[in-house]
Amino acid sequence: MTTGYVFHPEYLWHDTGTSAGLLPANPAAGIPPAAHIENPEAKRRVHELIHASGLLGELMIIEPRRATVAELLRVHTEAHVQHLKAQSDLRAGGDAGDGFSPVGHGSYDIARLAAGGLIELVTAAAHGDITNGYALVRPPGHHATAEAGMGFCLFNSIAVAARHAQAELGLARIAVVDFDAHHGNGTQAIFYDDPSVLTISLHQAGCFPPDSGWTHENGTGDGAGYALNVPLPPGSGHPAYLSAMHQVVLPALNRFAPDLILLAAGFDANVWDPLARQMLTAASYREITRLLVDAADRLCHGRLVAAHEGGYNPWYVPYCALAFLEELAGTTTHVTDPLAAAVAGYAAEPLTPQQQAAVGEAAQLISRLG
Ligand SMILES: O=C(CCC1CCCC1)NO
Ligand SMILES: [Zn+2]
Repeated sequence: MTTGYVFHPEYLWHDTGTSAGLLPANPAAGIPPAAHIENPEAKRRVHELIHASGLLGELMIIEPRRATVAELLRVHTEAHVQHLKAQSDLRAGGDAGDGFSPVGHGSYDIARLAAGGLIELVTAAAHGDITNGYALVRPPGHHATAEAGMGFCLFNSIAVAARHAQAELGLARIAVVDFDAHHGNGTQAIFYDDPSVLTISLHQAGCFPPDSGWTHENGTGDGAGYALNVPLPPGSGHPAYLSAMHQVVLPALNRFAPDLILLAAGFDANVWDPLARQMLTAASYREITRLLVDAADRLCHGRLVAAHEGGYNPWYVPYCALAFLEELAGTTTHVTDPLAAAVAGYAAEPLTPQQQAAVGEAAQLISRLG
């Protein structure tokens, strides 16, 4: 079993500028400049820990390349591609569309490298060079729709890789599982009427985008039944997410029988993330990943390919990502979560009626999967 790994220093050069964390700085409005919350630090530290733990030596390095415009256009409109290039060509950069999504000078080519890196990882899996893989990429992608970037996302790398897998690699049925704390609205919208791609998102209810990710969003037309959402209340931790895995994600994957599982691996549902209020720990990510690896082994020759999405706490995300990657690679390192004791009591909350309702509503929709 071989796990592929994609990383490139350019991912750390995507410049999100100074913007008081989320919003563009505007001193006159009392918004002072500060490092944007989607900055290189957390992901740099993930890479460093993968290296310092010795895990890097057990992975197969897959070199990224820039996605071609033709590959991007399988998902995105020409207007969006051109908009991002124009913003990226500006000396001071610009925004991808929603005012939250900085485009640094040169970010167009870096976003192409993120999408192309995932394409190369999926290709390696399809060719059997690797069993599964993880692309530690920036910028993130799961909020980007065909027409626009949003939520820090420029191109939807997972959607571009899914379409590549279908067009070039003979992988017809693609499942996308998204455990980022925020709704994978872009990925869902791109495939909303398409039964060849099942999208499943577990996220904090009403967090971002505030108006999407509800259970009733279940696909349309030929795609009816092929979008599943589990909007979990704030404070949801290990019990709720594992219930969603066992009651929704695994049964849906079994029924859909994908040729490839793509994972939008955001780590911002961690107990100490600034942009959400969920309570997963490194141990939670390990257990969730174990279940996904087993499902991929059972259903699609182990083909599970992940793209890093959100995750903003620079001192905890690395341990969550390392636990995930150890499980993906089927190994352990000498590094254990140094904060495990500090959160040991956090996951004690048993399942609440609200959490059970969210899981139950989604579970009822699985029968609509063809
Ligand atoms: O991590 C993210 C980004 C969420 C933020 C985008 C604007 C406010 C919340 N999405 O997965
Ligand atoms: Zn997120």
